[in-house]
Amino acid sequence: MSLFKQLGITEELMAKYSPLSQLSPKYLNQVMKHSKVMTFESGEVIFEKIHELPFVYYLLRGKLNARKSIISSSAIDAQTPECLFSINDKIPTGVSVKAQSDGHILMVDPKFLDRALAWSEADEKQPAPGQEARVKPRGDKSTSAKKSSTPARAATQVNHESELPAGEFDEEYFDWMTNLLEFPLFFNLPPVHIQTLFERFEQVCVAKDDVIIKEGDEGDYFYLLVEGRARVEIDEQPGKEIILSQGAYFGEEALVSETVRSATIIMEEDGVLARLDKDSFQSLLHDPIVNYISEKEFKEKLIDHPGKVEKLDIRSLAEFEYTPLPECLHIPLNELRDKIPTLDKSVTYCISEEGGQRGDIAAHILAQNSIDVFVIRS
Ligand SMILES: Nc1ncnc2c1ncn2[C@@H]1O[C@@H]2COP(=O)(O)O[C@H]2[C@H]1O
Repeated sequence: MSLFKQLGITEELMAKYSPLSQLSPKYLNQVMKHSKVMTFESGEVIFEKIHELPFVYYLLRGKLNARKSIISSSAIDAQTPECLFSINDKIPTGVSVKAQSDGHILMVDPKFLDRALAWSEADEKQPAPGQEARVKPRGDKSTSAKKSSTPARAATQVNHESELPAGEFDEEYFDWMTNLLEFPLFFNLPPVHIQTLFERFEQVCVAKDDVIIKEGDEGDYFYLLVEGRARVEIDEQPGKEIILSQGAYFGEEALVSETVRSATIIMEEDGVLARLDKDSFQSLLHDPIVNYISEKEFKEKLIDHPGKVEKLDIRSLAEFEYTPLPECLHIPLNELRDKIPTLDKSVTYCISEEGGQRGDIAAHILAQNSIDVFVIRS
C-alpha cells in the first residue's frame, strides 16, 4: 500500500486545504502526484535554521514547535484551522522546527502548484452561455481564403496541402489581418513586430467537426478564427455552450502558463484559421504584452504617478483573506472578465507577485481590454 493510502492522504482530504481547494479534481490529482510525504517522530528536528523552503508544506497531522531564539517560539498544530493553509509563512528564515508529536507533512512542488492553479483558474472562466468571441471581427465578413477540399480531422492532422505558405495571404485576408491589429491585443506591439507577425501566421483551412485543440494536450499554436465558428468544450463543464466566432482567438492560455490545453476547440462549421507557433507567439505577442516590473519599480511608479497606479491581487478570496496584501485591489482571476467595467482605464494596474503565473493570464485579459498592466516579479 502506498504511503499516501496508509496515511489516508486522499484528494478528498486535500481539497479542504487552501489554495488546493480551488483546483478541480483532475488538477488536484496531478498536484498530488507531484507531491511527497514527510513523516516525523516526536522530538525530531525537521528544519534546522532554514533559509529557503523548497516546497509548500501542509501539516496534516501532529504538532510542531518553530523556534526563533531561546525565548521566542510558536506552536504549529495540525488540528487548528490555520493549518488548512500551508505552514511556510510560520517558518521564516533562520527558524528551527522540532516535532512535538508524531505526524506527517505533505510537501507540494510550488512551481507545479502555481501552474495547476493558473490552469484550473483558466478552466473556470465561465462566460454566459452562447457567449461570443472575445475579439469581434471588423471589416468584410467574406474572405477568399482557399478552402480545404479534404476535411482536417485534428489539429495535428490538418490538411497541410490547404495551407498557404507563411506570409502568402490574399489581399482580402490581409485587410482582415490589418483590421485585427486595431484590437487591443495588438496595441502594445512594437511596429517592427507587425510585419513579422504577418509573415509568421500560417493560414489553415478546416472543416466542420475538426478538433483543433484537445484538452490536456501540450500547447503548440495560438489561433485566430479567420472564418467560421468554433465550440469550446471543457471537461469540467459538460453541457456548457461557449461559441467562438469569426475574429476570436484561442489557444493562448497553455502558451502563457506553460501548461496543457484547458479546453477542447471543435469547428462548428467549415472555416479558416491563422495560427502562430509557440515561439513566435512568445516573442511577438506574449513578451510585448506582458511586461514585468520589480517591486521597487512599482513603488517608484506609485510615487511618480499618484492616484494613477494600483496594485491588483488576482488570487482567490481564501488566499487573499489568509494573507491580505495592504493597499491592494483584490479581484480573483475567475471574476476578472466580469469586473473589467469597474476598472479605471486611466489607471495602470500592477499585478502582485503572489498570484504567480495566474498573473500572466490576468495581464492578457487586461491588455485585451485596453488596460495598462504590469506584472510584478522579483
Ligand atoms: N471559458 C472559455 N471561454 C472562451 N475560450 C476559452 C475558455 N476556456 C478556454 N478557452 C480557450 O480554449 C483554449 C484551449 O487551449 P488553451 O488552454 O491554450 O487556451 C484556451 C482558451 O483560448
